[in-house]
Amino acid sequence: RRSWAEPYKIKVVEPLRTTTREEREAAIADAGYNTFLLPSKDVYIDLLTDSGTNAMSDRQWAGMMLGDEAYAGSGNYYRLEDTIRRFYGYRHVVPTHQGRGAENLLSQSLISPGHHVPGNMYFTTTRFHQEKAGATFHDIIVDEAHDPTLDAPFKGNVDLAKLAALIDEVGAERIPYVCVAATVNMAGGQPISMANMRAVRELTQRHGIAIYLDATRAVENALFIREREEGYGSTSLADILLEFCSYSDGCTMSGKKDPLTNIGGWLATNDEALFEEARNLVVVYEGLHTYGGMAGRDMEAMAIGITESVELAYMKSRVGQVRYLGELLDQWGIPFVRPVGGHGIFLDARGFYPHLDQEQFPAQTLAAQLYLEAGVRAMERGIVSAGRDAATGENHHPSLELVRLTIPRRVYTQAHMDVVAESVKACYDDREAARGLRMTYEPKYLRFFQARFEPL
Ligand SMILES: CC1=C(O)/C(=C\N=C(/Cc2ccccc2)C(=O)O)C(COP(=O)(O)O)=CN1
Repeated sequence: RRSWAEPYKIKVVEPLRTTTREEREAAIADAGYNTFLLPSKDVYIDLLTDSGTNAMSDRQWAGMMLGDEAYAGSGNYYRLEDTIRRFYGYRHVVPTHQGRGAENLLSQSLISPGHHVPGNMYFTTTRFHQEKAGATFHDIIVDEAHDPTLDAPFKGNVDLAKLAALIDEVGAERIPYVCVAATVNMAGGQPISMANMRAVRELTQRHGIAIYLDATRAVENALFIREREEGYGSTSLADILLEFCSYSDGCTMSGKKDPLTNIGGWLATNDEALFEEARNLVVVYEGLHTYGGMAGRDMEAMAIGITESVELAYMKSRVGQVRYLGELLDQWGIPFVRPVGGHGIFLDARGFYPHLDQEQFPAQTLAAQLYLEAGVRAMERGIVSAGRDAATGENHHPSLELVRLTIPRRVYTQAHMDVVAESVKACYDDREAARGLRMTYEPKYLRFFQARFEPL
């Protein structure tokens, strides 16, 4: 009996449309070889992202009917606030429309020009807001995270020596907070251990430096702690999450991942001064402090989704499905980031296309090839996503040139995973034929969303 069979059955389905190769050739050309620019009607299996693409439960849909759309003081807000307090442990909550809304409030409230913000690998929107507020981002993740072939249990860990060196170099007073991500998206959905989080807390507290968690996939992270960390083998995900968050001063959160909603987010904190500042700023950018850019119905659905996200049988099925896809690809020796992460398989585009320079955009090329092959949409997570150095304007050259097959929660079946695996295999068999791309349009901000390319 497969140990991770889903603890739910399907009640509502949304028809999928398949396309012909000719249709896909026209669609990807119209999209400038950028999967972000494809209309979803031309996509068969959509693995672009796990953000906002998750299936809600019947309880969450029922919650949508309980939307209290009062402008101020919505009952859904108070239920959401209470649920966040209960499961994440923070005292104060500022609702936002999604994660980057919280990142904007946190960065604007705590960062001043000349500051330095260390973090375990960058995330695109997180680093953008830190730099926009005048900070310099420093990657303090363990070196192992930059090696896609290394199978280590907690590749999301912070390298304490790198953090200590930065504190010595710039001084604690110029580090407003350390940004710790759980899991680490750009490293391949890799977890950080409880012991490492505790150690980061001890080091930073010695210098009076705060920690703000990017808790976007912290419940998935909790499953890895339960499975891989001594002493947590029979601890509930809810208890692991609560302890993990207790080693931070607050968190930014995208409700579009772990909490199983299509929109939503929050900034949470135990710091009274930050709470006052962010609660005042939220009305400028997101909406009143009791809705923050969400409808009442969305806040209700997110509160319910939080309670569903910590169920062990659900989380085992969610991560189990990702591992299933990894096992299929493994049988053909296809290169992807080891070990399999929490929310997707990250194909190693350098391993796929060793004959392409990074400036020929191997990951962008592979994402386009996979779409052409079978209408499967993936996301470039390589040099295009890494963008340009804020100071020099030069392209960042990330060690990881990846294509992310991101598995939405409770959406696709095992048969869809089989189709995805076979499509990746077909691309792998044709890998020598790949020619690379040239960028023909480069946006100013977060270029990967809207950049356009042409085949070389
Ligand atoms: C760890 C982490 C995230 O993964 C995250 C969003 N992820 C996304 C959505 C996305 C964002 C930017 C470029 C491409 C795709 C993902 O596809 O992976 C955000 C921002 O949250 P937001 O999208 O709700 O604003 C904060 N932290």
